[in-house]
Amino acid sequence: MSKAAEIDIASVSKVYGTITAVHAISLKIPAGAYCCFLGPSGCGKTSTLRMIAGHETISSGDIRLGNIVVTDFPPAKRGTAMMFQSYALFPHLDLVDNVAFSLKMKGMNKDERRAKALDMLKLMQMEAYASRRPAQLSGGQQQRVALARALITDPEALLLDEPLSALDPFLKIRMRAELKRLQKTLGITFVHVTHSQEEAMALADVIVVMNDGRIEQAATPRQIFEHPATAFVARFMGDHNVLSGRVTSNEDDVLTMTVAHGQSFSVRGRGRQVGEPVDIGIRTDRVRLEPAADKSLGFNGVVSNVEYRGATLKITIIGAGSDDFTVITSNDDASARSIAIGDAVSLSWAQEDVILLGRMSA
Ligand SMILES: Nc1ncnc2c1ncn2[C@@H]1O[C@H](COP(=O)(O)OP(=O)(O)OP(=O)(O)O)[C@@H](O)[C@H]1O
Repeated sequence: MSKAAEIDIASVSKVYGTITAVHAISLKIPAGAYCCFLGPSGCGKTSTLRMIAGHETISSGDIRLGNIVVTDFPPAKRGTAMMFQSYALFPHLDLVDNVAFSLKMKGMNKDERRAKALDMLKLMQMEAYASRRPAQLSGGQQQRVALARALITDPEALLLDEPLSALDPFLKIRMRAELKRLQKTLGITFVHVTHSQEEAMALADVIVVMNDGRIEQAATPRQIFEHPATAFVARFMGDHNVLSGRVTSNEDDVLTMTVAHGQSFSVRGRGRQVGEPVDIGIRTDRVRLEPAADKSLGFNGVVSNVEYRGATLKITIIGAGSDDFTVITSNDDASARSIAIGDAVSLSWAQEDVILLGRMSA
């Protein structure tokens, strides 16, 4: 296998007619990293992946793979390989010929390319199926063949567009583990597009959260979850409450914000102007069901829903201008277990658990 390459995306945009799908994004994906592009439908993640692959032209900006600017290179000359969502296997060819196809295009002789294809099928633990056609395989097996076919070109980076979306939930989790193991074994850069937070958290060294053609945050899963940069990231990753209001004071590193119906909350942070809009995040598992000693670190609300989730309870509360403020608490907590819809509850949290969220500039 060849060495992994850093992918450097420098101020890259994608314009389709009147639609700007990707707005001058810049990002360096370290060599050998497992990178997941994550975001809602239409945020520009597939366009970005296809521009890295060379399947889509770059409207402006440059993409570099290792030291080489590949912006104007055709896909086969970039040192990348792409695995498509549909796997795109040839139905009339057996697995060996499917995997060997790109080597045939390169003019490699039959014995040599079939030997290489068989080696690749072995790596995927698919050699026992070598003479079958794709239709005679399960979804997970087809995916392994598609991976073998992408990897036979010895790429520096493997690009995967929603690779797990066609699989059932059990197989999805198994293949997820296999992808991660394969990436560690090969040591090459993987770039994987997904709309699943769970998938990105499980796989990625670096998660790139996209929204509306822009990068909201690019960081490790832990950083993204524990320190979401923006209200969008906090909401999209889930397990965070976001309260929105306006700054009423910002002194000595503590900012006070007031939500629409008048309640005030404090958060550590500086550099915001009085009157400007602001969002704070509070993790759902850090909210306590007890009155706040400091009124700016909690509120009183009314329970609108209680969900039993096995080890935990999910309690939804109306208050502080929110109608779905969420508390996740242990189901071992007897007082939490007695909470019912319609109950008045007092909530509180520690100052260190409040996150001052940023806003993207358009
Ligand atoms: N060939 C095209 N022509 C015109 N507009 C396009 C084209 N491809 C994508 N778009 C638009 O560009 C935007 C970004 O699309 P893209 O496929 O990159 O998003 P995505 O985040 O991958 O979404 P999904 O998860 O639904 O695949 C969308 O508004 C989409 O409608």
